[in-house]
Amino acid sequence: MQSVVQVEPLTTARALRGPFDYVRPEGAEVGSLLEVPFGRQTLRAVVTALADSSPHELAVPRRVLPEAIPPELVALGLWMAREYCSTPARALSLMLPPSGVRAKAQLWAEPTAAGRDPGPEVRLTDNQRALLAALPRFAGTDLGALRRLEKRGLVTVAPRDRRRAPEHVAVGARRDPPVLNPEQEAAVHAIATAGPGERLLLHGVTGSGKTEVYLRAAEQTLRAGAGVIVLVPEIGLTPQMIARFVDRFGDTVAVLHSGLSQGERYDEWRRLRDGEARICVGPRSAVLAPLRGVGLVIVDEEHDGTYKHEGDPRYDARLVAQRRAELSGGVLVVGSATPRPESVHALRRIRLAHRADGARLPPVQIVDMRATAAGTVLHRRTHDALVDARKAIVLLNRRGWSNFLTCRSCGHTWECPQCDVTLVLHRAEGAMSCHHCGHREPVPRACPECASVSLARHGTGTERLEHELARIAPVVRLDAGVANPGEALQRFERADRAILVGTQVVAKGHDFADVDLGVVVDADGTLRFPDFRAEERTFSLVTQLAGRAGRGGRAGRVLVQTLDPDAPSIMHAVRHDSDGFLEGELQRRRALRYPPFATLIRIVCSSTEPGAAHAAAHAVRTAVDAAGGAGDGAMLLGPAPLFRLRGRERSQLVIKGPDRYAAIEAAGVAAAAVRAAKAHRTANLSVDVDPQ
Ligand SMILES: Nc1ncnc2c1ncn2[C@@H]1O[C@H](COP(=O)(O)OP(=O)(O)OP(=O)(O)O)[C@@H](O)[C@H]1O
Ligand SMILES: [Zn+2]
Repeated sequence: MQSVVQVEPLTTARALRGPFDYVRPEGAEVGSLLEVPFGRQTLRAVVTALADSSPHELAVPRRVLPEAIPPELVALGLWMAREYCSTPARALSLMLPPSGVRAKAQLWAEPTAAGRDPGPEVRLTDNQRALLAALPRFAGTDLGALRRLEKRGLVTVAPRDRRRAPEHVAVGARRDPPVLNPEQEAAVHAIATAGPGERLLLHGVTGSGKTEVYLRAAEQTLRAGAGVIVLVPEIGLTPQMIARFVDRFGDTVAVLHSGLSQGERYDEWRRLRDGEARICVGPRSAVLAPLRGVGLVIVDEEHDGTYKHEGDPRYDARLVAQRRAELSGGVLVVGSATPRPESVHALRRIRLAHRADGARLPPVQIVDMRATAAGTVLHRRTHDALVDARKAIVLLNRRGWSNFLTCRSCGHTWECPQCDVTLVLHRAEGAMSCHHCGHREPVPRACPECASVSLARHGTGTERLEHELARIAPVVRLDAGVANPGEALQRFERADRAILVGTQVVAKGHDFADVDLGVVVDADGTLRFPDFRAEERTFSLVTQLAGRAGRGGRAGRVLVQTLDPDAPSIMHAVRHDSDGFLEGELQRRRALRYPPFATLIRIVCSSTEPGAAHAAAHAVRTAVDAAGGAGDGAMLLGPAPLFRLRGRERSQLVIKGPDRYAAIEAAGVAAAAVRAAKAHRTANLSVDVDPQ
């Protein structure tokens, strides 16, 4: 009899790490959530293992709480803690429903045998008869009347959990899904016959019908008695994907997203944990859904940056998805028209080379901006094409009116007081705003240095572009500044003639039937970021935007405005040549030892105290060196200063290591040593394995 539980107390304190032994209470298993005495406090704690005995004197847990998680999530949490240099408590906390919320009990009224269909001899008013006929249901405002019937033995009234999450109702498409084309058929077959823990990449051109493949694969998995997790980039921007799953599977689907109230979230979590719902659709955190026996994990639009979590642990939901599938013997399927070089390198690839409706991919043309006057936003050709178009999507990856303001007399620029970046002008709001910390101030009338009122605006963002486009056709803008993206998308979908303008969100997986023009403004803008993913991002952005045009039977075309028409990422995107792009990109990465040929770990130190961030980063470097490095062939880059953010100086050290586990181990040990050192107590350290 295993009479001891080992637990991880759920605390954010890094130093406080389990496992700690307690007496095993009745009903406690691996995954149980307990309340345990801990010093003078009471903490919640997750059982991570059972044991026969313990060398310690054991305390008795106070309670077993109802929010147990499946054992496979315990294993996943412990793995995440190691993989991302975090703590078991922080990782396990992510798997629990919101704390402080309980199932919501309400009074449920049911007829007794006597109350079911009472004969005419039973004296009842018409109202009472109507009330009885409507049972069973929650009591609500009729409680008084029901209680009177209860006294007469016709009704029972008792508390019952009431679901707050909305019911998912299947409509329409469930009855007649499309007949799969041979490519889709082959993809579904490949998934169905994949072995436990196998990892597949569904590389299908835009509009090739990947969603239908996911739906069929999910159906097979459910039939085999296993559960399904479907990850999507951002719920607000991918309503179609959710709609298609709900439409096909109804209330078997639970949707987890940030728009739910705490109570709704709790209820969806419970439905998954208790096996009432067998498919979970949601953003990255849905990879931690409490389903048992997951047979299939799908990651749609796997190239999307939102799969990386920015809290602690800084997990990558794509890697966690892979681990999750492995732990339960399920299959991982990631899909994209523009997969990451990492996935192409590591996963078995299935291709969908054609659009599902048989249409061709739209022709893409370069519009060379080198000869146009500086400050021109739209080339004449682009302008004319927009005039001719019925529905167009225009992508510009910069928000606001203009990027920055300068004084024409003295050259003063407006910067954020908290961060070393310029403030962006948002004209409609009459504000200058920092896109890093959210600082806002009114638009200046005059220069604070020289009092000149001659101010120059530089650069163009989506707000100014919207203004220009409004002369051509009705405009819908979509970017992070728009309050309700779902509503904006609907407005565009319903319009007869319109231009959708916005940042990268306009390129995300939308399936509009009648877009006949796509435009990328400043396509090389993303290439100017000093980041090894700049090429990948640029290729993906142009290809994804191009993919929104010419769907649903209407011919479409795409124009790409750029100052750098010879950049390989742009040239390959123009030719729809993802193989060529991926091949070149993997060669480049191999030569420069970037992922997937090495693991990157970014350690960022920050402090409000001058010099402290750099000193801490330097100390991390010294600690790694002193411990013999970060594995064979590893390189340390930095410390290098980063721009000041939210009033904190920052300095970063990058570890580039071919031996992943040696690099992670070295980073974890060095960061722990520096965190513990008194000399660096004002510095904050964040360790980011596989930075986005
Ligand atoms: N076998 C089929 N026959 C006809 N139409 C289909 C078939 N499969 C899918 N479709 C339709 O093709 C369209 C594109 O499918 P879907 O949105 O799944 O593309 P996708 O591969 O996800 O593209 P993207 O990468 O651009 O998001 C949808 O409207 C879908 O209903
Ligand atoms: Zn700022």
